[in-house]
Amino acid sequence: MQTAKLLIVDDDADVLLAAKLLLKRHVGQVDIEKNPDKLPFLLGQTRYDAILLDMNFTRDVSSGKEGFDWLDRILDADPTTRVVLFTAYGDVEMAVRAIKAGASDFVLKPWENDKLVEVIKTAIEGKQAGSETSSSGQKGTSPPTVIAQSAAMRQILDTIERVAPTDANILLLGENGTGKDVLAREIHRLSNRRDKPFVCADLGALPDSLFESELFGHVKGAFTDARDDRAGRFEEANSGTIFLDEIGNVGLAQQARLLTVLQQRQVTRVGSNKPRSIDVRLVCATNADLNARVADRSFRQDLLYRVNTIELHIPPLRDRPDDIGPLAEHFLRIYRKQYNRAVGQVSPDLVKHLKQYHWPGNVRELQHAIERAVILARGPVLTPDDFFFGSSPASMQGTGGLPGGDTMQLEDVERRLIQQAMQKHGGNITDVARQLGLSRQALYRRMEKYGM
Ligand SMILES: Nc1ncnc2c1ncn2[C@@H]1O[C@H](COP(=O)(O)OP(=O)(O)OP(=O)(O)O)[C@@H](O)[C@H]1O
Repeated sequence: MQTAKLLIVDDDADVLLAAKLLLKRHVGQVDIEKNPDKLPFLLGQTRYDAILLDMNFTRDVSSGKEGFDWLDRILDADPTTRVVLFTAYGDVEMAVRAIKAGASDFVLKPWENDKLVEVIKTAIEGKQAGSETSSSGQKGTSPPTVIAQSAAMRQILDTIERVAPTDANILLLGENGTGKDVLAREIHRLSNRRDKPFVCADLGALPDSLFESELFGHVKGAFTDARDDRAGRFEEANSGTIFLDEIGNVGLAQQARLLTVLQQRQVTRVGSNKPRSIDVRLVCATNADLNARVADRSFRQDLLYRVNTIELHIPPLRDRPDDIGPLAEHFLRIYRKQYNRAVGQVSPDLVKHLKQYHWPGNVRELQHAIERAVILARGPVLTPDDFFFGSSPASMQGTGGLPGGDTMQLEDVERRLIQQAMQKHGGNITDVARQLGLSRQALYRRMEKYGM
């Protein structure tokens, strides 16, 4: 530690002085700076092992935006620098976001001396050992693993193993976040087309006006923005697998176009009259009840019969509690590596708690909850406290109205509204997004932000 260099940036002179007095007993060189605008100059002068950075400079007290900008600039200059954040109590959400964005750790103000020393030492040792910096939001690089401990999921995987090598069309049904996308990829991986493309089209996010050109392609000049010829998703997937996600969201006119393509196994690019043959394996998914849609005539029966040669119902996570422990362990392995955290296990007590919660966002919600808990964990074993900040899983199930009080922040309100809408719509992302006036992507971003 005597060769190590640390920079502390905070616009409060008292904080700078106190932190320096404490840390210079442990670290060879401790520089302090009150003005973050000097950071580029300082980084050009010295290669710091670690930087202790305040997130809330006075210019931008509440959002931490300035802190995020500086974090980016430090990591751009040297991605191996360890950045530890100073955050105020109540800013834990921001700290989680910052760690996802590449910071190594955070310390709450006012700090405990031992804790601050320990975090800075760990950061410097990590830098000197040359280990990877915490990821900047990249997901694990290993191929996706399907966790299936429950009898229901084992049976689904068993069916998939048997039907994957055939070319049968498969329809995956289940609530949002139950793993339909993962299973579609698994079907492709186990099929004879595994070395060919796997192409996903999210039909739920596709405006009607783009439907045809996105799926079937277009030729130059077909419409104002068509500056070049472009292949659509079906052509891209040729000889491989096409995964049509949220097929229940497609309007009747588009259903007719889709049906023609599937029957004829040909696509015609928008603006052209030359059909092209395609050879694709079709996997579709939806959280909608397609039989009910057929009954109320909003979904074509002939299209349903075309896509559901094999129909697989993925149960919601609350109906397969045996998967919860293994999934939690699986995500823990991924995130402790990604965030370089020494968290070893999920405690049996935590698994018990997790099983009591009803997981409206299913596996996706569990995944985000574990990610957040890993970031925030203060010990080697994840416990219910890391998880829910002391609120019991049962309280998370409450459907009550918004709590009053003037201490509530805008983000709390937003999170609560999403939770309520999720409960109302049984976790159906499309309906929740519609109720809240958001796109599905915007909703996912917010759910990610709130660890839902
Ligand atoms: N059985 C599983 N094993 C491992 N990871 C899983 C499993 N099921 C889901 N996941 C993970 O949970 C997250 C959500 O899964 P996925 O995107 O497949 O759900 P989905 O049903 O397609 O959701 P949506 O309906 O919202 O598109 C993904 O990150 C996925 O990797």
